[in-house]
Formats: sequence, structure tokens, C-alpha cells
Amino acid sequence: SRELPWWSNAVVYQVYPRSFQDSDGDGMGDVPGITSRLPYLASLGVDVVWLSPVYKSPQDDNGYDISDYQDIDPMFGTLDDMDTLLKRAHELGLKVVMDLVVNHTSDEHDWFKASAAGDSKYTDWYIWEDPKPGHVGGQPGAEPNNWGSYFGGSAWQWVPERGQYYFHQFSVKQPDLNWENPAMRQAVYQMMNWWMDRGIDGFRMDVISYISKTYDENGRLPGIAGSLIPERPAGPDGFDSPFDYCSDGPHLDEILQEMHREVFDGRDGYLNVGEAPGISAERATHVTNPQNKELDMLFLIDHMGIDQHGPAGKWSVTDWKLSDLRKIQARYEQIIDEGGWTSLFFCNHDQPRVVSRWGDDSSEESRTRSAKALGLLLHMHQGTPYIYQGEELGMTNADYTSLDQYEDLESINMYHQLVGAGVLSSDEMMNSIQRMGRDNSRTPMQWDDSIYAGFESADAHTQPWLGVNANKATINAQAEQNDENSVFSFYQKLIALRHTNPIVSHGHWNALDIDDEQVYAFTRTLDDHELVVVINVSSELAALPTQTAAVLNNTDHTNDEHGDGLHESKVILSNDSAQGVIEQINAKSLNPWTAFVYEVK
Ligand SMILES: O=C(CO[C@H]1O[C@H](CO)[C@@H](O)[C@H](O)[C@H]1O)[C@@H](O)[C@H](O)[C@H](O)CO
Repeated sequence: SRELPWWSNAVVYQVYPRSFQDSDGDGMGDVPGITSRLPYLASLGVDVVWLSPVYKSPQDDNGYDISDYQDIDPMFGTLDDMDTLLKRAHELGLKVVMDLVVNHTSDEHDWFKASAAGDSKYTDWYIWEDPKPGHVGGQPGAEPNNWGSYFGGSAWQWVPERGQYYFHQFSVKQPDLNWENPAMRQAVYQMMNWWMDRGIDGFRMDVISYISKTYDENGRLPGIAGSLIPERPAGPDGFDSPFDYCSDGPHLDEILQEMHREVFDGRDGYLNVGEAPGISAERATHVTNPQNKELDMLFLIDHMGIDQHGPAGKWSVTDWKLSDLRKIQARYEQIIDEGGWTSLFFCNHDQPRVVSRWGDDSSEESRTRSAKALGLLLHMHQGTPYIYQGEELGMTNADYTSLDQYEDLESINMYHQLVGAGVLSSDEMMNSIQRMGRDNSRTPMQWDDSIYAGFESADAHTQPWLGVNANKATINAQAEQNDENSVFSFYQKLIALRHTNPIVSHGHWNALDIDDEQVYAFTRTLDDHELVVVINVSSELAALPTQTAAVLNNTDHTNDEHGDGLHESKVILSNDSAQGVIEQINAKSLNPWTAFVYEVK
């Protein structure tokens, strides 16, 4: 089988610095706080730590709006603190990946200030357009086209001193950089080399699929006056989406290859992952094929939409089908067969907690069983798994009831836009925010059952920036580290299995019973060894599906002491006792959330 790089059996842990560990009592997590918890991450067994942004930032979008790429925001610490974190992490055998946010900067970045002031060197580093002909700049209707921002409102902002509008796909304080400009690109590569030379181990690249925009043959964006690509009608919220024209654009491959040449050629031991909305699985195979020297892997987000269908996009929350999730994961696995690679994730700082979303957090028992089941389902696929802070504890969605408890500009802006436009009622939107809002995964990390869950000391002089979930009383690292039946202990075993059994990283993935809407089952095969992975992804009893039963009943252990037939010793990992698993297989009935890995041969 093909030679696979180091990260093929690595596990990555995402830290959201604002909510991980506060070390100075200001209610905000910080870099020294993360450093103090590195031994915890080492004990979990992960290999890489990805830090969401800690750079200088006015924090309009919690750091994804950077005003200085080569400095740490004072609320998070200093560059010295960052060096200490890197040194300590490497001592513990942990690699550190930083977040690279270069589709846009903050509007407080020196580059943007210079560009807005018309400084000739920077004048073309962002995307500027004149007002719509016949309109007065700054007046409603004068925007260059009808594109809306993903965080609400128009995607265009008027700057009187420049007499033009700038384009921002995200908040008004996140102007898009112009990646058509070679000098701008070189400045970004220089910054990336500066961090690589400082000892980091790679980048998670924010919406990297958005950096190349589609222009008509005269270099004009769609819908702009004189553009050969006409404006499309606005949607129910009064705007058209820039998505089709601003994702996976025509120059993306050559830019990623240039970036690879300028920053990563001659380096090794690093990992690059690109967040890539709008990139298809076919394209992902090309971008992640090592021969093309672009990126190691991508975050494709198709599976994040299986329960979001309707006029309000992600806020139109619907039921979901297991067959949809299986189909999408199967397509991701195919990318590997085709020579590329894939990441594996259910959670991050933009998505709700998976145990509340696709699991069952209605009781302590169903929460732990479903958290383990979903962890096993994801981690037993081929690819590089990502754990989002707290997922290893089975942390749940926030327990907030009113809009003023939320901080995220996406939820708050979209509440006003969608309710204002009558797309959703206030109750419907509040329900959607409680289920899909990004703050669900940003509540402070639950380290223990003290007043602020150990996120900060009880005598801290400030409340945490976001409310602690009251269920910290039972769901916390301290309790789970001392409980071998906890979700935490289960994740330790899951990660250890990936590190010790080559089938997990190298074995071919093959789905079983693809129409089953309750049981998700697949085999992993390497040479003449095979594992079968079976998960009842429901809160009800489930029949053991036919193909899965056949695989389990044709176990071939002719040459070992147990002989053929099922045996407890072959239950490699499960959220039930091995004996319980064998009983359920024999009964051809799986209990709610039963999940196991069985060594077939
Ligand atoms: O697509 C992105 C990109 O997110 C990246 O880019 C965004 C802008 O930098 C930033 O807000 C996100 O935190 C970062 O992960 C998000 O808009 C995401 O889909 C959405 O929030 C889901 O609700």
C-alpha cells in the first residue's frame, strides 16, 4: 500500500483560546493558560494542537479579524508566552499548528489603513469598487452589487476618504485581501515563513478556498457595472450570496502551489489543513494529492449541512438522515483511494456540540454512550481526526435561553436580519441559535466542578467572557480523568488504537448496509487483516443489519486458539462490555448507541 505521511495516524486537538484556560483572572482564556494544560493534552494522547487565532485583533470576530499577524493580542499574552508554549509542547512531543487567516484582515490592520488612505503601495491590496453608476456613494442602493455578507448586511462598505467601497465576505471589520496582487501574496508568505522559522509545525488555513475570486474577462466581479457576468436576483433576506463566485476560484491551485514553493518546500514534519467550503470532493482529491504540492488535507463541510435545509440556510434546522452522513463520509474516504487525503471532524468553534446535535444528551447515560459512539464512528474512518476542545469529555451545547447570553456576531446579526426580514419568527430563530449557534461550542472548558469550572480560579476578579454551562457539575475533566468508564478514558483508548493498530491509519474503508438509517457499519481491511466497526446511531434498539451480521459470522480465526465463531477477545474497543457486545450480536439486536470494533481476521 502507498507510503503515508506522519499525519496519517496523527490526532489533532483544536484549542479555542478564549475558552480554554484563563491564567490571569480577566475572564478570558490565554496562552499561558494553554501552556499550563499541555500535560492534559499529552495524557489524552493527541499529537498536534491547533490554536485558533491568538494574534493582535480588535476581536470583532473573536480573533478571525487580525490587525497584526506577527504579534500576540495582549489579552492572550506575548510572543515570549508563545515561545514558551512552543518549547513546552515540543518537550511533550506535541506539534503546534497556528490558524492562518488571510482571506481577509482586520480593518485596523496597517495594510488596510494604508489602502483606504490611497497609499500607492497598498492601494490594490484589497478589493475596491466604485459606487453603482448614477448613485451617490454611501447611499442605499449605491453598493457595487447585491452581494450580502455571511454575517449580515451588504458585503460592501463605503469609505468616503477613498470614494470607493471595499468588499468583505464576513464582518465589515474583515475586508477581503486581493490575492490577484503578487506583492500582497509575497507579504503573506514572508509572514508565514516568519512563524515557521519560529518553530510552529504548520497552519490551519481559514476559508482558504475563498481567496481566489471569479472575474469576467475584463477583470470585473459579477454584477458590477459593465461586468459581463450579470447580477442575480436577491434572496429572501434582500441579498445574493457571493459563494458561487468567491469559492474555489480560477487561480486557487496556482496560488496554493506558489505558497507551497515559497513557504514549505525544503521543510518537513509540518501539517497544513485548509478550511474549504465550496470545494467539491473531486477538487479535494486534486488539492490534497501530494504530487500537486498544494495542501495536505482539507476541511470539507458538506456533512455539516445534513440537518440544515430551508430558506434560512444553517438557521433552517431540520432532522437528518444517517444515510446522508454515510454517503458524504464515503465520498471523503474515496478521496484517499484517489491519491488525496481527508480530515475527519464533527466539531469545531463554528459548529454546535455533536453529542447534542446528532447524539442524545437527555440523560447522563445516553450522553456518555452517544458521545463515545460518535467518537468511535468518526475516529475509525481513514483520515486525520480532529478533536475540538471538550468533545473528549462529551461536553454539550450551551444552556442559554435568551439572546443577550450569546456573544457571537454571526448569531446576533443573523437574528436581526432574518427576523427583521420575516424569514423566521423570533422564537424560531432563538430555537435555531440554541441548536446551531457557534457559542454552543465556545462555552468555557469544563475542567472541574468549581464555580467557573476551573476555567478560571474561583477568586477571579471577572466573570468568564461567556457563561459556564451548569452541567459542569457532572461533565468535567477532573471527574472523567479518574473514571475509566468516562468519555475521556474512551477517547484515550480510541487514540491509542490509532497509534498502535496500522489498520486504523492504513486499512481500506468499505461501507456495509448503506441504506440502514440506524446502524452505521463498515470494514477496515489491510492485507489479510480486517476489522468491522458497528454503531447504533440512535436512541432505539436496532436490528443487526444483514451484511454486518454476515461479516461477523464469517470470522476467520482458524489459526488462533479461539477458533472460529465470535469471541470476547476479538472485541477490540466498545462502549459496552465485550460480553454485552457478543450477546447483542447473537441476539441480532443492538442497544441504543452500542458501538464496537471487532477483529474479524
Ligand atoms: O464558513 C465559515 C468560515 O469560518 C471561518 O472563517 C470565519 C471568518 O474568518 C470565522 O468566523 C470562522 O470562525 C472561521 O472558522 C463560517 O462562516 C462557518 O461556516 C459558519 O460560521 C458556520 O456557521
